[in-house]
Amino acid sequence: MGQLVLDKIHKRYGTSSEVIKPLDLTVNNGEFVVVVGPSGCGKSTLLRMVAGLEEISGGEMRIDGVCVNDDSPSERGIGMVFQSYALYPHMTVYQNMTFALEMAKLPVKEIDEKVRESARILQLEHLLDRRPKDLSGGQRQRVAIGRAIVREPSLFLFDEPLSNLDASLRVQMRMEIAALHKRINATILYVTHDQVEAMTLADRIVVLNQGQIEQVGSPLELYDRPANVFVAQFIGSPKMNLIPGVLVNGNAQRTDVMLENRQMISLPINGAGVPEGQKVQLGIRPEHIQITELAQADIEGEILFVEQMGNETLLYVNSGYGSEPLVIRQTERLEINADRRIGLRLPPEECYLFNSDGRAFVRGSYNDSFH
Ligand SMILES: Nc1ncnc2c1ncn2[C@@H]1O[C@H](COP(=O)(O)OP(=O)(O)OP(=O)(O)O)[C@@H](O)[C@H]1O
Repeated sequence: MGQLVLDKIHKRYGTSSEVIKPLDLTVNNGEFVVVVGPSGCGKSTLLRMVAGLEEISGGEMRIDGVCVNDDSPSERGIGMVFQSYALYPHMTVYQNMTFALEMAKLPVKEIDEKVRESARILQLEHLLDRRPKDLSGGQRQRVAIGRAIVREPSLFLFDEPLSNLDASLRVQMRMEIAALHKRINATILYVTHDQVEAMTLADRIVVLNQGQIEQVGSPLELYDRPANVFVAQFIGSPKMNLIPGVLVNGNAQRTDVMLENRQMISLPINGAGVPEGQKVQLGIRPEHIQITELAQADIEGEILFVEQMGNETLLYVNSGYGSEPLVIRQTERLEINADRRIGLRLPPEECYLFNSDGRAFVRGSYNDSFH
């Protein structure tokens, strides 16, 4: 068990405007749901409301069908793991892990069994006598997770648990959390601002922006079919390029867009019923822009700088259109210098289209209508 339902939950601090606007979300039993969004969008507030650490201003929260709005954090039976591991410094790893169970007055033998089993799962058995100061960051984080799992909660909350770790440890802990989820099959609500973490861990991702859900879907759904510009640019790194244009002709099969250099691009996107002359933004991911001869180019630009990543090359190109340089990712080493002019091709089948208020045109399907 461990289904979490948020039913029109909202939150206002004092007399401020709502930091979480009425929000509906169901996290199914055993599901791993990751909430992502920029700093200040309300991720921690949402998690703290679920944990019972922050009062809910309105709406209802249910765990396994039971309203828990008025339950204290301990009554909710939720396991929590935070960015600051919040371990007790004067206690050993073993004592850190037994503490909550002792408070719950479980029999000593049962406590010992549960702690040793959790320590085995998290490979902490050889560290049980150490104090937190004698552990690495990754080991501390594992103890924090261990302390949550000994209580065998059906629902876990993780608030940016890996953000204090260095890059390689983050990758390792990411794999460990994924393996742990498979193993204990708990329901997990996980908050991060790191979209790579979200893409690799989540069954479903919730993209939060200014206290509102922009889109919920599997990682690849969000990557392939973002509902709007915000999601398109938030999911994927480097982010999707945007090039301004004007819609000149739209029907059920194709949408013709004129870029600011008067180049026409005909996209296999349903643009029926969209008024001609509407301003649009053409979106294209860095890996889909092709370098070509100037004569065959859709647009051209000057290379501002080149980043050699070893297995790929990133080019930053000033095309003169849009507010930011275009980013181009080539999955090979390119011997190319800055200050050169290059031609760029925008393969129509890889392009996205967004209308003036940022909503995406339906992509890759001739039957869906504009939304
Ligand atoms: N106790 C508080 N009183 C008033 N406003 C608050 C309080 N806590 C948070 N806020 C405001 O609520 C909004 C959401 O904050 P929250 O910490 O939930 O964002 P976040 O998405 O977790 O950000 P970050 O990624 O930077 O941690 C912010 O505008 C923040 O300033």
